[in-house]
This record gives sequence, structure tokens and C-alpha cells, in this order.
Amino acid sequence: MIEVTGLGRVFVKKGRQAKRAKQSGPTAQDSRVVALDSVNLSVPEGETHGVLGPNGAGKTTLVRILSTMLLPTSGRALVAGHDVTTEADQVRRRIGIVFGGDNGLYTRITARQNLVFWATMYRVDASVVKRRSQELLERVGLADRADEPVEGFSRGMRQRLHLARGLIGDPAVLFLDEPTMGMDPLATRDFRDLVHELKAEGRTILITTHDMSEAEALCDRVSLVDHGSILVTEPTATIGRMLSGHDRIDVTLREDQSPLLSELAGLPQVERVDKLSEPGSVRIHTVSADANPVVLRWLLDAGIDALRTGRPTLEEVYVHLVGNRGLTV
Ligand SMILES: Nc1ncnc2c1ncn2[C@@H]1O[C@H](COP(=O)(O)OP(=O)(O)OP(=O)(O)O)[C@@H](O)[C@H]1O
Repeated sequence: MIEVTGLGRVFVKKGRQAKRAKQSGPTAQDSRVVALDSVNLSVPEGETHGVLGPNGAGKTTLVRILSTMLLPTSGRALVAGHDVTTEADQVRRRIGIVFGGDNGLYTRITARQNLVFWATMYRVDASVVKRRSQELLERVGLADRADEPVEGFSRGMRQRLHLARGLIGDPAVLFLDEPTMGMDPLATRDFRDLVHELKAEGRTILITTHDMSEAEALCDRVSLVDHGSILVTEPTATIGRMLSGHDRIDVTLREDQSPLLSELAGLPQVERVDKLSEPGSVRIHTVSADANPVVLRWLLDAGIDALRTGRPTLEEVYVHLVGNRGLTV
């Protein structure tokens, strides 16, 4: 449903931007920014795919190219079977775009008027505009505020209206760029529920986010992006295997139990023991999955019962590959 091959985008800095770049270094490359560098990505129909990465990684550039707002400088991208460069009109008819932040809504007019306006822009058949706008307003929980100007709406309400706007053309492919940025936890939860519904309808969704819990909650697979390249594309559920093939054991020791630490580290089934930030807490890396029951039994026999097992999280993989940049935690 989304096929990206060798996609590249170079920006050439102009005017003051270029002058500043020249002052900070002498190389000819200084006035060029490689925002995307030979990116390959394949997102099948119905998948929710997360694009994660720090500021400036190239996420927005990718979404802007896929949604025909920006031309690539190399490579090719197909969305819903159409080329974003040569068949932009066909692509536009099949996609919806939802950006975080305030762009894209007219705040002096009502929610309903916004949808009618965008329906016209998306060339929705005039006979269905009224009905579809009403359905979408109901769907995103704004029906009772539909005829109020958007300027009085909260951040969460605006974002739900953004989503309704993105759905006005009944798109097969939906681009969500930082969709819950700045939303409170309840509004975020409601928004994610809506995205789950859209996924259940079989739509293909590409979502960029800095928020690892968002990616874990919504995405079937994720791609980690840095410096314009995709570092890895993996299923969200199993990406932790990149760091460890089996569960690690986290334990919290009471003060009187701390002498047990060296004994624990010396067990043949234990590869290493790392200190965690929480006082008295350590993470035990065992040598194999078979070693876990042996170590768990040893811990319980030693009276250590504040323990839990788990796989490395998406956030740990991100930190391992990218570092701490761009994490919302
Ligand atoms: N119009 C432009 N002119 C010059 N450089 C640009 C332009 N748009 C983006 N860039 C540069 O391209 C790189 C990738 O930017 P992009 O906005 O795609 O990153 P991002 O991953 O979306 O970052 P963020 O998380 O901050 O939104 C950055 O170095 C950025 O400064």
C-alpha cells in the first residue's frame, strides 16, 4: 500500500540559512541538507506503521513526500498503487493527512464549516458532504459542538477535528504526523481509540511520533529513522529481541539482601547484573531462556520476591540505536 524505493530528499539552504552554514564550516556540503537518504520501506495494506526518530531525522520530510506536498530529489514512492510524483492527483484522492499542532483548521468558522470546506477541497461529491460531515462529527465526539467556532475548542477537540478532516475523503491511507503532540492523557487515550477503530476498518496508517508508548499502543511495525536513513524496521511486539532473545529478570533487594548480589552475579546461569536507577534494583541478564527458571528459583529461595520478568521495550531499542534524543518520557 506504501512502497518506497531509494527515496532521497536534499534541501539546498538559501539566503541567510546558507550564509550561516558557510560561516560555521568551509565544506561545499554545508549548504545542502540530506533530509532523506535512499530510504526503502514497504507498508502493506491495513498495517499501522510507526516512524520514530529524533528531531531532524527526516520523518516529516518522508510524510510530506508521501502525501504529495513535497517532491523527492531521487527514488520513487507509490501510495495506494500510485506514484507520488507522476500521479499526485490519484494519490491525493486516496489519502488523509492529520498533523499535530494548529495548522490546517480555520478557527473563526465552525467545526462543521471546516469539514464542508475540506470536503470541497477533497472533491467529495456535493450530495454526500452534509451527511459525511455529520457522521464524522459524531464519530469524533464533536456533534454537540459542531456549530461553534473552532477558536473556543480545546487542544484535544481540535485534534479530533483534525482527524475528522483527514477522514473526509474516506481515505485508504492515513498519515498522522505527531497526532497527539501536546494533548493531555485522557484526550490522547480517546484519540488512540479512534485510531484503533480506523485500523480495524482496514485502513493503512503511517504515524510519526516521538512517543514510544504511542508507537507500542498503535503500531504493528515500526521503523527507526536517524539522519535521513531507516536504521531498522521491525514488528513492535518483537523488536525487543534485537537486544535480548529472552526475558530479563528485574529484582529489588532490601538493604539486608544486598550481600546476595555478588553470589547472584557468580551463578553460572547469570551473564551479568546491571544496576537500575531505582535504589536497590538490578536487572539480571541470564545466559539463556532455560536459565531463567533456575535463577528465579534461586531468588525465591534466597527470599527475594520483589521481581518481574520482561523483554526489552521499544524505548530501550531506540536508546540503543539512536540514543536519548527525541524521547518523550
Ligand atoms: N524546507 C527546508 N529547508 C531546509 N532544510 C529543511 C527543510 N525542511 C526540512 N529540512 C531539514 O531536513 C532535515 C529533516 O527534517 P524533518 O522535518 O523531516 O525531520 P523530522 O524527523 O520530522 O524532525 P522533527 O521531529 O523535529 O519534526 C532537518 O535537518 C531539517 O532541518
